[in-house]
Amino acid sequence: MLSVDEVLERILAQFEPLPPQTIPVDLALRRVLAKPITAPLDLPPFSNSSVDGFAVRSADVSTASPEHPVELPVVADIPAGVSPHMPLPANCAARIMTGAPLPENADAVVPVEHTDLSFQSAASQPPTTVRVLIPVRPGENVRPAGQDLAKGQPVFASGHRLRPQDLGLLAALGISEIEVHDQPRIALFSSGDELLPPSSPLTPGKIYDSNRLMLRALIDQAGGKALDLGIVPDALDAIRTALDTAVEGRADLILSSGGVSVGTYDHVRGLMEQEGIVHLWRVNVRPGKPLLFGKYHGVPVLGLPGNPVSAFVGFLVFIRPAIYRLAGLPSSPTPTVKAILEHAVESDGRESYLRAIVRHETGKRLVRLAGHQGSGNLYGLVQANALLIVPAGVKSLAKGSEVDIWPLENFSE
Ligand SMILES: Nc1nc2c(c(=O)[nH]1)N[C@H]1C(S)=C(S)[C@@H](COP(=O)(O)OP(=O)(O)OC[C@H]3O[C@@H](n4cnc5c(N)ncnc54)[C@H](O)[C@@H]3O)O[C@H]1N2
Ligand code: MOO
Repeated sequence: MLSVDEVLERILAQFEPLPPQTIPVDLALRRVLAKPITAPLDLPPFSNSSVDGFAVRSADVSTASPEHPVELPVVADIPAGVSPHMPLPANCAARIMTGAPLPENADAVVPVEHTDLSFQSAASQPPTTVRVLIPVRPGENVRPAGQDLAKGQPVFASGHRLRPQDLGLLAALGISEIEVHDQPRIALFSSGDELLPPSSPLTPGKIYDSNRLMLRALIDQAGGKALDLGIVPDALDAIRTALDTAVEGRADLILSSGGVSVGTYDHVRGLMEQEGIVHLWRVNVRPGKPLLFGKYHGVPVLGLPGNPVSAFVGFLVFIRPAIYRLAGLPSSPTPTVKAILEHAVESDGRESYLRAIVRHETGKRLVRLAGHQGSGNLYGLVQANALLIVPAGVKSLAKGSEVDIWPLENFSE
């Protein structure tokens, strides 16, 4: 049977990064840059105060102390958002607020707490004089222009996926539109006559469709856009209609769950064999063995097994890397972390991704299995904070062995 690495390589060979498009930064969360970005301006754009206080020439207040304060006339008031209209004369002070531009010739700011005016009300008129109680060093409480970023400095490489803090920085740089790769469109359906949406009453023999909601969320997290085609019954016509709808909807990838094993009603595989192309079927992985990969009318189709944990693991191992490739992210293996096994673990020789709980004790990262490992049982997955990887060919791991784990979303160091 094909190995995980072989299958992943064969899947990825069929995907290319999507072409670039220009979009407003407001819509750019999780999108991947198609071009590098350099700073079009200094950040901060001008020297400004990091405190509320009095801008001074530091030399003028070098002798200040609580016993012998230095008294200076206050010749200007500089709130944030204005441009100071004159240079600071010698032996004078300007009242200044956090973020306001430093007047020319001032080189430091005395915080209001270090003056005799520390208990002023916020809205008060500027005082005529201020007594400085503590000296300031040159540059103290000043954020010079370009301290954070200098104009022309590289900020993001192409292939970078934008996070909330990145959007903040782009906005700070006055960048309102950027070039990103097109967002991967992933058509998604659940296959099976037994499936009901969670909004309907449960009737005998039926179960709720858990995979679609879970996979939609995983697609979203991976940076794709899901085209949800709903629950598709176990009938060739219905599956054909779903695949046709996905092709018409310009899906970059069609993702299904269920109907890919050896059952009489496993029609997703049946239809792909008759009317599509099957590149590969079945992987030496647990859970998730009956994965199917093929093409329907030129569109890649990835059929995940129906068991919910198989679908989840299959998504992380095979589908997420394909979405990342489409989205324009550079390929890199999912990062693993080492941990010490708290008890012996048996395996069946397939490359296994077992639900596990990692905890820390006396400086060691320890891992044990979470709940029941049946691939239909989602609760163990909900309790898990990591997947424990048992390599292919390994039938048992002894207590105390060092193992690789994949942290899940709720993993914390
Ligand atoms: N004789 C064999 N039987 C099975 C084999 C095998 O090699 N020989 N493989 C098993 C493995 S491993 C898996 S995994 C499953 C995968 O089967 P399918 O992909 O064909 O999936 P279904 O048969 O449609 O469903 C399996 C299971 O999952 C439930 N299911 C399906 N869809 C959903 C959904 N959207 N939400 C929640 N649960 C779902 C379904 O009711 C079944 O219980 O095949 C084994 N059998
Ligand atoms: O591969 Mo199945 O996913 O072992 O349950």
